[in-house]
Amino acid sequence: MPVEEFVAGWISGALGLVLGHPFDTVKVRLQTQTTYQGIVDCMVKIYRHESLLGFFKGMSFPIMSIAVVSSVQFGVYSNALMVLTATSHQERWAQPPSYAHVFIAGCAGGFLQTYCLAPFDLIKVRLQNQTEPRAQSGSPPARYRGPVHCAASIFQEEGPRGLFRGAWALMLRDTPTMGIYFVTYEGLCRQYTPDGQNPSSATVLVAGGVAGITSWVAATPLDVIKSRMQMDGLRRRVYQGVLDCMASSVRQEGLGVFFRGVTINSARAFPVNAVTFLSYEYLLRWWG
Ligand SMILES: C[N+](C)(C)CCCC[C@H](N)C(=O)O
Repeated sequence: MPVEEFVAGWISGALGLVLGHPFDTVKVRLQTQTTYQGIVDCMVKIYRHESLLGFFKGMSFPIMSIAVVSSVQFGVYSNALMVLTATSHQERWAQPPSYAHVFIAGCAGGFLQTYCLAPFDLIKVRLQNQTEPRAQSGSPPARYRGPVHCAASIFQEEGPRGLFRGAWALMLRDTPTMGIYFVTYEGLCRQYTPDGQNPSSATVLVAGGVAGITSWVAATPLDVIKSRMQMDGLRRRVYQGVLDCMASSVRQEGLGVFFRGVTINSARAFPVNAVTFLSYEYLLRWWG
């Protein structure tokens, strides 16, 4: 099994993650809290109350877990394609796989990635939603002191299954949209690359960026539900399950609720996924 695919996925995912985290914090807050008027209001408030550090809350765990999450995403995708089409990554531009195979391999990557991602994503969302400024004398302390304390508290207060809160919504979000992600990327690369050649850097950047936006727009409705389920259980349980969370969110806020955070998420998705794919392609070419 080609290990390079996993390592390239890890490095590329980490680069994208750091670049996109400040946008991600704004997105999560807009999806789960009602105190902000919009993107600019949310950014200004975070900066005023929590300084620049506020934007980087909840980043340390994702940085550690990205090794597993991103390498599973790309590694499973690429190895699934190899099984389906009997071509390695290097041969793939010369003998392009069918879009059905790309989609299935993408879904497989998305599905398996969910299991690694769920607990880390939960902790990220809980920490991103803490609005207290960093420990200052006098101000009330935040509920969670950091990622390890957060994980331990969830385990104690909500049980081991509590660590997988929102995992079902996450799986429903990522399985099909990871298929969309890779199909968009492949489709755009082929469109702008002469047959049999490697795509240029500009093509990879644009195709990666657009794949990020397209898949995230499709993923946003379930992303909102996922974030809400993850915050549920912190105080009083409000939602019975995914469907109940959807129904009660729509009842209270209208259909627009499914697109909360979509603008900031798209602004984040372009650079994050452009850089991720560029780094992924270059690392594999370099090692190949
Ligand atoms: C989840 N969904 C399949 C829509 C997009 C996947 C893109 C993954 C990338 N690391 C990012 O954070 O943007």
